[in-house]
Parts: sequence; structure tokens; C-alpha cells
Amino acid sequence: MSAVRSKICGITRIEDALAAVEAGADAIGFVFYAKSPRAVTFQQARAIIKALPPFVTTVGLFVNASRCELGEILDAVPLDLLQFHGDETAADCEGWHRPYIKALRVKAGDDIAAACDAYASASGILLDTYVEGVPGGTGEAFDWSLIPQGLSKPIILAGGLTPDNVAEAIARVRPYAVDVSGGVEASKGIKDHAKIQAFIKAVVGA
Ligand SMILES: O=C(O)c1ccccc1NCC(=O)[C@H](O)[C@H](O)COP(=O)(O)O
Repeated sequence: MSAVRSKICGITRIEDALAAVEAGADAIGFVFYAKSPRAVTFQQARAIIKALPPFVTTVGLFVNASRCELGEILDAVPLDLLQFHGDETAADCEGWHRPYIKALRVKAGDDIAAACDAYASASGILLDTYVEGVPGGTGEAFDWSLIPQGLSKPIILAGGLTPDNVAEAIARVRPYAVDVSGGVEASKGIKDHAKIQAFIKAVVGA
């Protein structure tokens, strides 16, 4: 099995981005959703991305952003990949001249396979925890046994992952990648570098 890739999300500081890269993260995520305590401005994201070495994927996260807002951000910030966390249709996610991943918030009874098929143009599907009224970054894990085998898209597993549970998550789900925010933080939006290192070490060793 190829190495499981990792994304550290909710990055707000240059030092945290560099710590994630140093630890071996493949991607870093920037939250462009004002209600999140991890939200960044254009200027913050630009400064962080400017400080990155090569070969690190930059991911922008959106929740039902308007086309105007999305266009302004994409004009200002060099993002490699888009991640949509709201009610966006496939049509809403397409046409931005960038690959995208669609986040699905999982709860019992969801038809995950059908949802994956509905986003045929996505480069991947991020499976996250459903919490009423919270689009993402819950810090809570969901029941991984709800994930069917043989889904039609590369799966990025998210939701309440930590250095202590990510190896089990990988063993049980066999995702293409894993994604974490709260599980590697000292406080909302402030990453704990030791936790990042421990998380990536656990991913590599899984
Ligand atoms: O992180 C946020 O605050 C956030 C807010 C609104 C939409 C998405 C958000 N995060 C998206 C992510 O990809 C998170 O890494 C993912 O939801 C997992 O978060 P966590 O459970 O804290 O690891």
C-alpha cells in the first residue's frame, strides 16, 4: 500500500506551517470561513504561502462562499487545491481552474457512495464528522465503520484524528490521506509542533 498522505489544516502562522512541512506533511489548509476561530485573511495566507519551500500543496477551505468572494480569494492567494465544506454542488466546485475536494459530514444512514458519485469531478472526497450546525473542525471522530469499501474517489479521512488514534484509523479505513486540525493544536488555530510531529510519525508508521 502506498504511503498515506497527510494534511495539517487550520494553519494561521508561518511557524506552524513550517513545523508541519518539517514534520513531513504533504499539504496545509487555510480556512476562509469567517466564523471559524482558525480563519485567515488573504494577507495572512499569502505571507504563509510565500514562506513555504516547494512541493507542499496549499489548500483553501470554503463554506458556501459566494462566487464573488471565492474569485477574490483565488485572485489574491496562490492555492493549489480547493476544499468545499458546505452545501456546494459539483457545479459550484467546478470552473475555478483548480482541482477540488468535497467534504462530506458523515452520520448514520448517509449514502456515502452516492455522495461520492455526485462529485464525479472531485479529485477526492474528505469524510468528516457531522455535528449539527458545525461545518468542520469539530475535533470529534465519527464511526469509521460507516465508511463502505470500494468508494469511487480517493478518501481523505478527517474528524477528531489525533496522534493517538490515527494509526488505528488508517488500519481500519485505509484512506488515501488523513487530515487533522484540532488534534494537533495547543489552542484553536495555534498548532502544537510536538503534536504535529507525533501525528505525522504515527501516519508514517501506520
Ligand atoms: O477547522 C475549522 O475550523 C473549519 C471550519 C469550517 C469548515 C471547515 C473547517 N475545517 C476543515 C478541515 O479540513 C478540518 O481539518 C477537519 O474538519 C477536521 O477537523 P478536526 O476534527 O479538528 O481535526
